[in-house]
Amino acid sequence: MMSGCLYGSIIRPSPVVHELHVPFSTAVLHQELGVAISDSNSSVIETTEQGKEEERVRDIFDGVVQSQSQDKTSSSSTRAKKKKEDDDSSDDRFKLRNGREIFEENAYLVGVERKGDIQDSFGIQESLSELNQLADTAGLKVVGSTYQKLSSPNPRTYIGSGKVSEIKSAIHALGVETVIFDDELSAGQLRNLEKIFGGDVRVCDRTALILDIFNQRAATHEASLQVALAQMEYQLPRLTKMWTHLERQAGGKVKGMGEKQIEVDKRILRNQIGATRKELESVRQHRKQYRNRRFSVPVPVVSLVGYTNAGKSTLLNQLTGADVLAEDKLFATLDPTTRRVQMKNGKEFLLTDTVGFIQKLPTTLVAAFRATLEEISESSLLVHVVDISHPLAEKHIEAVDKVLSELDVLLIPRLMVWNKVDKASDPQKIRLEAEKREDVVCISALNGDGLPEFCNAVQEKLKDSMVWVEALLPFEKGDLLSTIHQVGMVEKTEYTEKGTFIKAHVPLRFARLLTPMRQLCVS
Ligand SMILES: Nc1nc2c(ncn2[C@@H]2O[C@H](COP(=O)(O)OP(=O)(O)OP(=O)(O)O)[C@@H](O)[C@H]2O)c(=O)[nH]1
Ligand SMILES: [Mg+2]
Repeated sequence: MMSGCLYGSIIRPSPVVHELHVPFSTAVLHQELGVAISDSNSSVIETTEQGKEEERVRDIFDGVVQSQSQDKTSSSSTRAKKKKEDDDSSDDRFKLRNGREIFEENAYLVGVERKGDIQDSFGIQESLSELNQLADTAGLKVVGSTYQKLSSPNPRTYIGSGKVSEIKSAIHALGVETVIFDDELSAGQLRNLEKIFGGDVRVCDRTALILDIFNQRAATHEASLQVALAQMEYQLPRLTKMWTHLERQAGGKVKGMGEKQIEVDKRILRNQIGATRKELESVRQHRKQYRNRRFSVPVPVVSLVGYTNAGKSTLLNQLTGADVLAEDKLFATLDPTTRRVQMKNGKEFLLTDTVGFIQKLPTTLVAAFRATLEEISESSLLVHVVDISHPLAEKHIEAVDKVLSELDVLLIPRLMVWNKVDKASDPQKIRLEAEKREDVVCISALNGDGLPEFCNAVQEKLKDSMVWVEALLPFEKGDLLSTIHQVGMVEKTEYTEKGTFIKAHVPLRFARLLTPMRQLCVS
């Protein structure tokens, strides 16, 4: 049972240990630092010298463990007491999230509007409402929120001191357990705010929250490794808290020691990052082989991209009868799924559904998921799915374009799909607007409206990415002829004495297969 899912992302970086529930020990502390995931991973430190060093680190850790465990014991007993009180009043603070039971903590949201922010970026209310959705997805209960307009953030506490006091009062009044900031905070800011808010209150930021959701959602080994990597990288510059704590415990006697230890921790964490990268690489190689096998079939690949919750998985499920989880929560999908779409006219294409995007997407996550997202760069067509019923649809489009440009895929042909037309306040107006634009199709993935038109539009756009071939296929190559009909756009067939003469648009990979027959045709 997990209590306080956010704890996982701020202190325990590895999804591998996320669910472990063992007594607080050195091992756990190591895990909390992201230092060693399991015994098998302790091989990160190999030489005797390094081994000794690890022992030394362990001793120091043990010291901290004792002092921390006292803290933990008192804090967990407070929590337990609190939980009991809550249990007495209501049992419903344990929520099921993705098959895991999560204690629903009371969260308070804080946003900052920077004076001089570009007009067309998300407004503060909009961004906070999205943060609310993220908190809900992570299993938290939002009990309040506030924001402040600032020309520049306070380097110590991000927000001004008046705002800090206001939040402190709200924490007491509303029983807040976690304060979430809408922007990324520095290690110092996180530490200072936690100190000021005191007690059990945890402080985290949007990035930690998103990482935590990814952590909860990761279903495959590759996704788990990617999230672990992103969490460790997020953690690296923030590895300060526990050593200052140690200095405090020792009454300042070990002054300066914290800094040295932070360096040791950072090195061990860097080793762990290196080991995870290696493991990820081997998992990827395996997937790549599988993908190459798939590419030996010349069916064009179409990738669904879009803002999280736009309806990408629902569309894949509708078109292919797949069973990808689609729900009204953010980041339902992390791993790519590819299915074959068979159209009524016998044509086919492969459709890939993948992770959704969001504004302020943590850069560590984009980097960690780059390999998964590479699937996108190998597709013949990108279908940008937009939830057109969403009041911020325009801004979602901009955020998606921004990530696509980071992924360097702007040159791949694109088709825009306005989804959830059924949910829009004026569907007719939306349809008229779409007609005026090029490359926009209106659909409702949920009830299937517009899907035949969508498939036709995909076919038309795929034609743009295909090459024109004229070839003479000998009669014994009848299988090639039927594949051309399946994956290409045939303009003309003519039966001659030597074989079938064909003029068609075909995917590039397939055109290469036809090369000898094209020469035959020329001769
Ligand atoms: N009304 C309506 N709801 C839809 C439509 N398409 C999807 N939804 C709902 O929107 C929610 C999100 O759908 P998903 O398919 O999970 O969205 P996604 O883009 O895959 O989301 P992520 O995996 O989080 O990126 C679900 O509750 C769907 O039932 C639609 O056409 N109309
Ligand atoms: Mg999805």
